[in-house]
Amino acid sequence: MKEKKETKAKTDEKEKKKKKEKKEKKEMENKQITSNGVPDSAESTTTETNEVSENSDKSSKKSRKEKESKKRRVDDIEEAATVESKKSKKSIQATATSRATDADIDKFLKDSAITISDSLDNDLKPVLSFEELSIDERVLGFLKKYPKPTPIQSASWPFLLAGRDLIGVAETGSGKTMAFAVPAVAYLLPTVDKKKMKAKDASNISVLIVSPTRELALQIHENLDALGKAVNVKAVCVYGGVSKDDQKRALNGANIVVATPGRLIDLVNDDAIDLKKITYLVLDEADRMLEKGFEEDIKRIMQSTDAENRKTVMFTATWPPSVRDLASQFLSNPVKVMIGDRESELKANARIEQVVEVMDPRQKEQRLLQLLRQYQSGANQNDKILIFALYKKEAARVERSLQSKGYKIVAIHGDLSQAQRTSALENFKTGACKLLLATDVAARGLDIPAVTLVINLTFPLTAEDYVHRIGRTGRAGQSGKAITFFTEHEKHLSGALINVLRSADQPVPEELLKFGGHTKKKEHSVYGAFYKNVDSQQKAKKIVFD
Ligand SMILES: Nc1ncnc2c1ncn2[C@@H]1O[C@H](COP(=O)(O)OP(=O)(O)OP(=O)(O)O)[C@@H](O)[C@H]1O
Repeated sequence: MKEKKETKAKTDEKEKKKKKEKKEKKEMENKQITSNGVPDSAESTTTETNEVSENSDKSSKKSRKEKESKKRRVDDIEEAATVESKKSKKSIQATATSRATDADIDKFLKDSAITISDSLDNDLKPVLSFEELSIDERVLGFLKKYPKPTPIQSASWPFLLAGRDLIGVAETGSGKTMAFAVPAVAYLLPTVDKKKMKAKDASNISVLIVSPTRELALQIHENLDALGKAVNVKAVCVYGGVSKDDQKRALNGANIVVATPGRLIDLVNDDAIDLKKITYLVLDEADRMLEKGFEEDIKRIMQSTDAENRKTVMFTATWPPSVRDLASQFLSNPVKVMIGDRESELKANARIEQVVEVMDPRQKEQRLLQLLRQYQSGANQNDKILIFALYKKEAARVERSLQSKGYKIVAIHGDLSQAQRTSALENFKTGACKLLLATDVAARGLDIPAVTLVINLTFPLTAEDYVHRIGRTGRAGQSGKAITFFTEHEKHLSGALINVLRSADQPVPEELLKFGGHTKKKEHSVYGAFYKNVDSQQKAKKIVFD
């Protein structure tokens, strides 16, 4: 009993600390945004602090009095923060409580290579089965199609359902969408159950999921729509390239918005959507969202929400150091759940066989034709193959060239209309067309059933993009294969590629080693930078997936 009280006091203390830090972070976030030209809503707090410090120069008596009064004020704020934090947990109508023994948990953490880092030391254990979730029966019914939670779901649900901010890093195809979708619905259930919603406006939106591409936004929406329908929650997708009016109408009565950043900001500017009530915000493909091309948009979006009431969650398969500082500005005491062995290392899904062919750039198209003949014949003739090009012009040219040789192929790249992109993806997903040619717009997140082979015709700009591209195969416990053409034009990335291959126990071709083991810094105005030294002594280590 005494022990319980102490734990409770410790938890209250941590909650106070957490709230205080969140307040400071919000001030920082607002300051940061102000310096970028967006209005500052934290001005009054800053002025107040300045006044206190000026007054401290006056007589010691007065100073003591003020210190006491300030302390009282801080205590009051902390007291309120604790109550508020409890309120916020109360509004999540679900918990995830592990029932496994300590020994089983330890084994699970070790076997699945899970690392949980939590500055608040909450020590919430992973749930090993769906039965350990105390959540609406309809959600459990929805999850029945899966045998058990994947490691990222097991480890992150207890924290997310306890109302914590979280960074989740797990390999491609490991079920991260459901890892954030189930808690999203749990955040909404109390509102929906009380039937307090007004049907005719967009004031119910309290969950926001931001994705870097239209196709991925649509896919996340599809998942949330299916789950949401089971519990009477409405999810809407807003993205560029299609009519704004239809989307504005769809926002009426919505609870969840899945969005690409540009269109979301557009709708906020049009007053079609108010983000102040967002309580649960997810950045999917978080490292991409925090890179240069999206950084300003994300700051704008964060600033449109109420940071005090916002739980912020980030998921990704790659977490380069270059985005971590920016991420920390939006998160409050986040728990970090990492699946895989080493924090610093870029990891590919270990069930993907990776083949790298070093060649002269002029050999690429000939070799592609050979591979297509090989992989689309006999037993393999129904294989779905995804080919990645780097630039849209290259994609268009290769698409035309393959069509002229009689191949049935569809494409996704930035020069195509949204309707063409959507129809191409649909044809590839259903298997109506077995070849898809894409730029990196399709590299992240897309969950296309039964892609057996990924061919990298031209290596991407970063090793992270390579990991995401090949991750379109070998999903949800399946195996897959990736064949990558590597030429001297990409030699500055050889070191990073060698590390990825080694860390997944894959062979490193001699010709690749000849490019040397050092990765030079490569900057790109949109894609950001990647920098890594290769340790040639580094031993390959297998990634264990449940
Ligand atoms: N518990 C589970 N058991 C088995 N399969 C699952 C489970 N949860 C999700 N899946 C399936 O796993 C596949 C991959 O999931 P998802 O698309 O969420 O991966 P991801 O980790 O987000 O990948 P990426 O990093 O490429 O975005 C999906 O088809 C999904 O339906």
